[in-house]
Amino acid sequence: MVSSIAAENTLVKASKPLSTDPIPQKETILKLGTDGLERVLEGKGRARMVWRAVREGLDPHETDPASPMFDSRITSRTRAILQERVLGPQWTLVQRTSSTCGTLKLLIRLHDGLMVETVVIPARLGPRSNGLARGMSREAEDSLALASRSTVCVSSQVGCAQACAFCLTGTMGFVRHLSMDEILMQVQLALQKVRAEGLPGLRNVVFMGMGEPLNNHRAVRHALACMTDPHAFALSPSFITLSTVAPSPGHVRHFLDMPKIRLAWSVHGAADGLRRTLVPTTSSSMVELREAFREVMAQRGDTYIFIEVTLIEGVNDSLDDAEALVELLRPFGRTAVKVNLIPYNDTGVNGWMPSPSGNILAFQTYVRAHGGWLTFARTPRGREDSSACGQLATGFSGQPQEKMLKAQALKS
Ligand SMILES: C[S@@+](CC[C@H](N)C(=O)[O-])C[C@H]1O[C@@H](n2cnc3c(N)ncnc32)[C@H](O)[C@@H]1O
Ligand code: SF4
Repeated sequence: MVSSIAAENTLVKASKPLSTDPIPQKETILKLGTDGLERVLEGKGRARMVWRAVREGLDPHETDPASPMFDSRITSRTRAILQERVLGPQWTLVQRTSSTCGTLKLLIRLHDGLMVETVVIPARLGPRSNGLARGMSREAEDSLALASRSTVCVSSQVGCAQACAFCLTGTMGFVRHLSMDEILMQVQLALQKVRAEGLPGLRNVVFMGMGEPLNNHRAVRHALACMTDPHAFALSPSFITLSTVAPSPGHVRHFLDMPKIRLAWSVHGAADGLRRTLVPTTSSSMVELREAFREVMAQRGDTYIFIEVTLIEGVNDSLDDAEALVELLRPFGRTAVKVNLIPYNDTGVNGWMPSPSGNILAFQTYVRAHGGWLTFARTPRGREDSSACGQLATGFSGQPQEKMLKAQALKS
């Protein structure tokens, strides 16, 4: 008996090299995260070294010591394992455009040829450029600008199913979800750009690029976990904002499975009829959506929510619209709301125009006086290179903004 067990053991040992274990699939650093990379590199120290390079805007895959992206602290052994077992970037930066106000728009080709856009918004250093942001004193605003850092506006989908009437991404329809690493790749590229171009350090992430993040909540949740992992991107959840149009109360409840990032609700029209004109895919009432947010905030312990309203002249910028907004938001309470009024960026649809500053000021004054909330009129940035909110769209041919350019040509 003993000898037969010994014989079996010998057989097991002898058969080991012939193991039929599947060869582990190569993944990118971003997909592996901290634990996965640690396993693949067989060492916590190696994995931490690689992630530090990512955080500092260096490229761990760069092998040319003369390249500014090369990290000399990564050992040759780690570099060799990376080359052998870790998939390199599966995307290409095909275009970088900038506007005079400093925003950078990055057009990125994904592995299947589809394109996505990401915007890097450096802190605005210096005095404010217009008189609209009157929510705080000049001193407070200027010191905030000096203390603040760059922001990356990330996309979560190619196209979007929500079809908001004023948004260029909405006119593309839904093309596909971005994977977790495709979302993270945008943060990684932003870190690299910030380093290469000497911009203020990256601190803020806003999900305000292409797509509706809550329609892609799984990938977004995994990406958030990696962004906030102290050994990966190490970003603070309190500087990450997820903006959603809130497709349904069920979608809003996905916030319960996410880190404690900041919530932003794109409201646009408080009255159900107006909301359906602007966001035609809305099927729940605004009260139902508001109650879903209140429930989520109570459970997560959120102290405030950002409310976004894109103001279009003659469409949703009257004092009646401001009054409906105040009534909708009142149950949140005196301190739990911060309202951002965003002048519509022309996307060439419906002949709509941005609200004139007088209308915005009147709307802002009304909401402040009757709701008592901090209400900011946001200065659009990146309009000239079409990187402002709602101006992001990529054609299947890879020609950015082709629809907007066509529509604008028709208008003029
Ligand atoms: C492009 S969306 C992406 C995030 C999410 N889908 C949402 O709607 O909140 C980000 C913000 O841009 C705003 N936006 C869209 N189109 C716009 C436009 N043409 N002008 C100004 N803001 C716009 C949206 O209302 C939203 O607040
Ligand atoms: S505003 Fe947001 S939800 Fe609406 S179409 Fe654009 S990306 Fe989608």
